[in-house]
Amino acid sequence: MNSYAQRVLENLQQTNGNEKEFIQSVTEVLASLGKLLDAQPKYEKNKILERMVVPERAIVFQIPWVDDKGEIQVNTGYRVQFNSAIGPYKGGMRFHPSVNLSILKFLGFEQVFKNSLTTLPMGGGKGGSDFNPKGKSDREVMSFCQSLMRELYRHIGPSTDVPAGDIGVGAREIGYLFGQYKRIVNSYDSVLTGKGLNWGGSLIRPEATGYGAVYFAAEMLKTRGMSFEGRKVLISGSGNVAQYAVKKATELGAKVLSVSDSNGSIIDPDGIDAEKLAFIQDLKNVKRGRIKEYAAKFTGAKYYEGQRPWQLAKCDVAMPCATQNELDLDDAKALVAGGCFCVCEGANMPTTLDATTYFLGNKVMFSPGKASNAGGVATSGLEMSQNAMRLSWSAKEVDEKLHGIMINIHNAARNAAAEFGEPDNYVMGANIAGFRKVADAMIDLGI
Ligand SMILES: NC(=O)C1=CN([C@@H]2O[C@H](COP(=O)(O)OP(=O)(O)OC[C@H]3O[C@@H](n4cnc5c(N)ncnc54)[C@H](OP(=O)(O)O)[C@@H]3O)[C@@H](O)[C@H]2O)C=CC1
Ligand SMILES: O=C(O)CCC(=O)C(=O)O
Repeated sequence: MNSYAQRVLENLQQTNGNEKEFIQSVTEVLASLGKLLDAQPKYEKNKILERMVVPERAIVFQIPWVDDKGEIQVNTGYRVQFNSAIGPYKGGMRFHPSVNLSILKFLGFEQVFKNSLTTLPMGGGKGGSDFNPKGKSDREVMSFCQSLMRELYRHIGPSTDVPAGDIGVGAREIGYLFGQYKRIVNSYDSVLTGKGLNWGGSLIRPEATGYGAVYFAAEMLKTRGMSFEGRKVLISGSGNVAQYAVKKATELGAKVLSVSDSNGSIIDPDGIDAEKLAFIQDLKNVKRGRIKEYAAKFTGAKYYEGQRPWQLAKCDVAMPCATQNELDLDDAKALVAGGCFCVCEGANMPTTLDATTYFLGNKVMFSPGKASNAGGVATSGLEMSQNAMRLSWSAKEVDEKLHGIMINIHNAARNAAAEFGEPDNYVMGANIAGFRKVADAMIDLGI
C-alpha cells in the first residue's frame, strides 16, 4: 500500500477500529489506489483521502411507532451523507436488525465510488434502521415508515439527498415513505427512487441491479471470448437483486443452479426456469415466505439449512447477491477448485478481503459490487431525470440506457486497470476510475 494511504488507514483504524465493515471497505479501496497516489501528489497535498473517509454528515435519530398490540416500539434510524462533490447524496435505505453505523458507513463509502462510475451526477449516501420487517403486518411497516419519515424529511430533497431501497426496503416501504414525505412537505418532489409506476417510478428500476450485474458479467466473459450460453451459475439471495439476476442470466442461456435466503440455500440441478422464478417471486415478494418451500414444490431440488451455495455445487460463474461477507476464503477455494472462472458481485461487499485476493491470485475474473451492481443506482438516476422532465421512458429505452451504462462502467474499470499495469484487475480499475472523478471535483470545489 502507498505510504500516504497506509497512514490514513492506520489513523482510521485508531479512531474507528470498532467499525469493522467500514474499515474493510476503506482498506480495499485504499489498497488499490497506490499507483495513482504515487503518480498524482495533488491528492495527498489536498488531503483528499482524509476527507473522503469521513462522512460529510451522519444523522442518527429515534423512530417510535405503535405495533398491532398497541405497544410502543422504538428503533434507531440513520442517514449517512457521505460525499456530495459530484451531486446530491444518493443511496438506499436498509431495514435489517444488523444495521449499525459501521455497516451504513461502509455502504455509503462504497456508494460514493459506485455513483461516480455510473457517470451520472450523484454523490454517495446510505441510510436505514435496525427495524426488522420480517413477521410485521403491513400496518406495522406503514407505522414504522411514517415515523421514520417524520424525522428524515427535513434532511432530504431532490437536490440534497435522494434515498431508495436496499435490503428490507422494496416497493411497499418506498410507497409508505413517499406518501408520508408528500403529506408533510405538500410537494411531489423526486425525493425517493424505486417508486411505483403510477406515482413517478421508472420502468426497469426493479430489474436494474440484477440485470445490470448480468450485463457486466457478460462483458467480462466477452473479454475471454465467452458468453452465458450453457454456463452453470450459482446465485445467492432470493430478493430483488437475485431474482432479476436469475431472470437475465437464464434469458442469456445460462443454467442457474441456486438461490438462498438467510436460513439456507436450494440447489436445483435442472436449473431455475421462468416458472420456478415466478414461484420464488410470489414466495418472497407477496407471501414473504422462506426459500426452503422451493424444494418442497419442485422435485429434484434440495434444500440445505444454514448453508450458502458456494460449496454445494460446481459452477462456471458465481454471483453473490445477498449481503456483505457472504463468500469467504474457504468458499473461494471451493469455487476455484470446482472450475469457477468468473465472480460477479451483485451485493455490496459480499466477498471477504482474503477471498477477493484469492480470486485475483487465481486469475478468476472478479468484479467488485461497486462496479457490477451499479445498474440499480444508475437507473435511479434515470428515474430522477424522467421525474425532472415530467415524462416516462419505455422499458426498452431504460433497458438500453442501463445496458449502455454497464458496458461503459466495465470499460472504464478495465481501462483504468490497464493504465496502471493490471488489465484484468477490476477491483483496482473500479476504485481508481470511481475515485479520480470525485477527488478531482473535491479539489475544484475547494475546502
Ligand atoms: N436493491 C438494489 O437496487 C440494490 C441492492 N444492492 C445490494 O444487493 C444485496 C441484496 O439486496 P436486495 O436484493 O435489494 O435485498 P432484498 O431484501 O430484496 O433481499 C436480500 C436477500 O439477501 C438475504 N439476506 C439478507 N441478509 C442476509 C444475511 N445476513 N445472510 C444471508 N442472507 C441474507 C435475504 O434473505 P431473507 O429473505 O431471509 O431476508 C434475501 O434473500 C445487498 O447487499 C444490497 O446492498 C446493491 C445495489 C442496488
Ligand atoms: O438506487 C439507489 O439510489 C440506491 C441503490 C443502492 O443502495 C446501492 O447501489 O447499493
